[in-house]
Parts: sequence; C-alpha cells; structure tokens
Amino acid sequence: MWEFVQKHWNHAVEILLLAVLLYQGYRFLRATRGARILTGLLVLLLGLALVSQLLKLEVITWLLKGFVTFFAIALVVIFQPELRRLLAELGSHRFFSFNGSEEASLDNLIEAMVQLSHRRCGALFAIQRGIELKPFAESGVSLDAKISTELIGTIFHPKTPLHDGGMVVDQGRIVAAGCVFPVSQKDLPDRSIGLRHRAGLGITEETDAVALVVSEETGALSLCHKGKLEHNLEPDELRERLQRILVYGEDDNTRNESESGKAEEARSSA
Ligand SMILES: Nc1ncnc2c1ncn2[C@@H]1O[C@H](COP(=O)(O)OP(=O)(O)OP(=O)(O)O)[C@@H](O)[C@H]1O
Repeated sequence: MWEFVQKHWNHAVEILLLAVLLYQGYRFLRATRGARILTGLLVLLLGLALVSQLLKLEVITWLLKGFVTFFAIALVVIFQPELRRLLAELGSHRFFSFNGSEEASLDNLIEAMVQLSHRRCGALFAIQRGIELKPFAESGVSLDAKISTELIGTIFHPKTPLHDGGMVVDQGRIVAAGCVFPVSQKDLPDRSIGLRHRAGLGITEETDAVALVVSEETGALSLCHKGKLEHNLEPDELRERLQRILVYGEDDNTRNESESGKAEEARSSA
C-alpha cells in the first residue's frame, strides 16, 4: 500500500490540480455567452474523437489533432470579454472606489436612486474601481461634478438630453453622463429585462465596475457585479451590498437569484 502511495502520489496531485483548474474555469465561464458554444464544440469534438478511434478513421483523427491549435485560438476569441476582464483585474492596483469619507457620496447616490425609483425615472450608473472606465465615459458628456441627489435627479429627468445612457461615477464624483456601455449578450431567464439592465451587466462583464440600475418600468433597484444581476433590491440591501463590495472589498455575489425572486414576489404582493 505504502509503495503504491509513493509511486502514485504525484498523479493524485496532478488530478487534484487539474480538477481545481477545470472547476474554476467552469465556474468562471458557465454564465457566459460563450459557454454554450464551448459545450457544443466540446460535444462535437469528443463525439468525433470517439467515433474515429472506434472505427480507426485515420484522416479524421489526423484532422482532429490539427484542430486542437485552432480550438485554442477559438477559445480566446469566444471568451475575449471575460479574458480581458480577468487580465485587467490581475493588473489593476486600486480596488475600492469609495473610502470612508466618500461613504456620504454613496448615501447620496442611493438616495437619488430611491427618488428616481419613486418617480419611475430609469437610470444607469457604473462605479469605477480598479479598471479605468475612460473609454465609456468618453462616449458621453464629461461632467466632473460632486455627487448630489439633486444633480443626479436632474440628469435622469426624462426631459433632459443627458438622461439617455449611463452615468460614470468615480471617487465620489460624476465623471460623465449619457454614456454608452457595452450590452451583455447573456441569456437571461427574465425576458422583461431590457437594454438598460443588459448595459449594466455588460460593463461589469468587461470591467470590475459595479453597475446600478433603476428600472423605468417597475422602479426596481438592481446591482450588477462581475456579470451577475442582483435584481429588485430594497434600498437597505443595496446599501449593504455596495458597502461590502466597495468599502470592504468583498467580491462575493452573496444574494442569489432565488432570493431576488422572493423579494420581487414580496414587492408585488405588497
Ligand atoms: N448600451 C447602452 N448604454 C447605456 N444605456 C443604454 C444602453 N442601451 C440602452 N440604454 C438605456 O436604456 C434605455 C432603454 O431601456 P429598456 O427599456 O430597453 O431597458 P430595461 O432594462 O427594460 O429597463 P426599464 O426597466 O427601465 O425599462 C435607453 O433609453 C437608454 O437610456
């Protein structure tokens, strides 16, 4: 027995490492647009490999070997946004966009969202963290103004030219408004979720920003982080989640979709 362990312990380590890598890769990619394409490609390749081995089809086996290089390049193309975010996160140095003294701005921002929600005015915010949002800010109108409930309320008033599009926020200041964010192509279970929420998701798929959304239709407040939507949050929940992410740097998406669903039910029955 001991001899067997001595002989094979390195294989066990290898299997463990590969299992962890595959599982982490699966967790990172499962909710992405490319996941289905990847699953389809893998099923096709494995099926072909099996058939060609069983029937000893030499040409197909040879073609499949050559296909491995193409497959590696295809992976980079399919998962380009996710890889870009991952690499940018690794290289980023600043993690929090709000420090203690800027928590007041966070309160003003949430208060503005609550007021917009009551007035059923749609709004979209992206809070910059480690990765620069400059390219997105440049698609809108540069502002550089201190966050205030009144200013945000005015900008997202439906009769103003800047209400359309998203607002970029950094270090307690409004950097720009009327900005165009990338739109997520993710499959979402709720078909009523439209472009505003998809743009909130999109910017968090490509960067480490946190996006906040006020729904024009329902007044629901939502938070997007790392390509995940936490829909229909109560203002206190939103404040707590934002503080966890921005002030304490906790990155977990602790509130899952079933909890969002329950909150939604509670809201509609109230
Ligand atoms: N790429 C984008 N970047 C920033 N803002 C966008 C983008 N695409 C759409 N929007 C904003 O979303 C608005 C359209 O929202 P839409 O009704 O499709 O979304 P929704 O997610 O259903 O939100 P709501 O619940 O507010 O209706 C547009 O008027 C525009 O202000």
